[in-house]
Amino acid sequence: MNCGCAEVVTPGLLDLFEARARLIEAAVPVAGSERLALAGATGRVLAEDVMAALDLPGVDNCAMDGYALCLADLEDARAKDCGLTMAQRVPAGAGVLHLPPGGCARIFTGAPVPLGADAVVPQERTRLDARGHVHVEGAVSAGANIRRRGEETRAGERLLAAGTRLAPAAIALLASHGIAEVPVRPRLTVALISTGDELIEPGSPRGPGQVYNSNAAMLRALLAQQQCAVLDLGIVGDTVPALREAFIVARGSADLVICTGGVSVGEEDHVRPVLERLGGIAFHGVAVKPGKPFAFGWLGPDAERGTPLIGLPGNPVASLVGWQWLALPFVHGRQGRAPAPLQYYPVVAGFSQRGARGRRELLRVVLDWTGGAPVAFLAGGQGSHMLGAASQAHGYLMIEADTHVEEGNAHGFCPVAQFLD
Ligand SMILES: Nc1nc2c(c(=O)[nH]1)N[C@H]1C(S)=C(S)[C@@H](COP(=O)(O)OP(=O)(O)OC[C@H]3O[C@@H](n4cnc5c(N)ncnc54)[C@H](O)[C@@H]3O)O[C@H]1N2
Ligand code: MOO
Repeated sequence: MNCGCAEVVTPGLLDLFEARARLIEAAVPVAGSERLALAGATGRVLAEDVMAALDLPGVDNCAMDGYALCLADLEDARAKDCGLTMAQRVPAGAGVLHLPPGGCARIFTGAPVPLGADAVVPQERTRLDARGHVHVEGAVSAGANIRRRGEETRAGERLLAAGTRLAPAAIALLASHGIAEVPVRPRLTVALISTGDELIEPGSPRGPGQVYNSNAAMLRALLAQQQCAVLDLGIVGDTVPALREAFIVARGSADLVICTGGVSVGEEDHVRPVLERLGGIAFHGVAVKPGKPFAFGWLGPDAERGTPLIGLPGNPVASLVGWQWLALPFVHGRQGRAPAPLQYYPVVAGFSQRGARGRRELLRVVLDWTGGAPVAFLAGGQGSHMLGAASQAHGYLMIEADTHVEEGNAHGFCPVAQFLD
């Protein structure tokens, strides 16, 4: 399967990983922070380290429903074959009690272990005699089933580092320390511009030659996933004045401008010339298929003082690849997140296909695990306008430039899941 277009080798394309590194390098975190209640902080990025104010657990507490006892008393009771008297009952939420000598405590998971007890025995390993005394089966070691005060975290330790994205487990960790509010980076405002005279928004009937604007729908969803505020400037016609006006509005109101389409080489493609006039270009053209005409530059006097602009290709899958592989690490950098290395591991191809000339190809594939080890198969048509395969794919099989795919050979597989958080 291929996209049906003749292969054109474009000179001067930037290597994909070099382009990614340059975007990461250029991403200056937005200044400032705000305090948010935990309930509204999911997905946001911590602006400062968060330190533990308390030990966790707060007291020695038990990990099983059972009996807390003193090992010396147990040894004594076994020698006399009389069992331990049940001296107290300790539910979760009780205070820290003292265990009376010679007795044991009925205790429940999470309850504070009484002072004087040095082990907890699960109830399944005990037997009560007619007098209600507790007999223990098997060996018991000191400290068994006791979760020690501070064994997870000590007061003063760092819980989470600045730059951490607050996933649900991180939110739970903060809550477990009694923290109700956190300092987070401000939301990034991203201006979105869809260029193309052929574009119409979904919901209205399609005329001849018209194309529904799927890129804006996709990018709005992707930006929302990243907790960005989206300033959608809508569809802009393929003229220099229209694009110029949209760029001027965008540059004054956003931390980043993303436009799609019009970034290739035809005379209807105005992104590059307008960008050159209103700012500058850091690079244009990346050796990747799909995604080649990716552009990165700025609107304003120079890269330092200007508003960064990312020009994604119009072809929908090229746009998605440009976002996932290049724009996303830039957005993370502006949000103050630490750059995450790209994850890929070798997976065998279950198909053969000619390689792309002069650029890496990112094939949209699904993994078949029925043989025990994963084998990659094409997820569907690989044209850079074909969203079906992209919507089904488990990941990308990364084929080096000018390399044919032979069934049974391994290539780097990049799971799409890594682009979702
Ligand atoms: N002579 C050459 N032609 C092309 C080259 C080249 O090197 N030499 N590169 C090709 C590659 S690769 C790509 S990718 C496309 C990208 O071109 P543009 O970024 O300029 O995009 P457009 O020409 O505006 O549109 C391309 C295609 O995508 C559709 N499109 C555009 N915007 C949207 C949108 N918002 N939602 C859905 N679909 C969209 C548009 O209708 C076109 O079909 O250029 C090749 N050409
Ligand atoms: O083929 Mo173009 O590389 O981006 O879709």
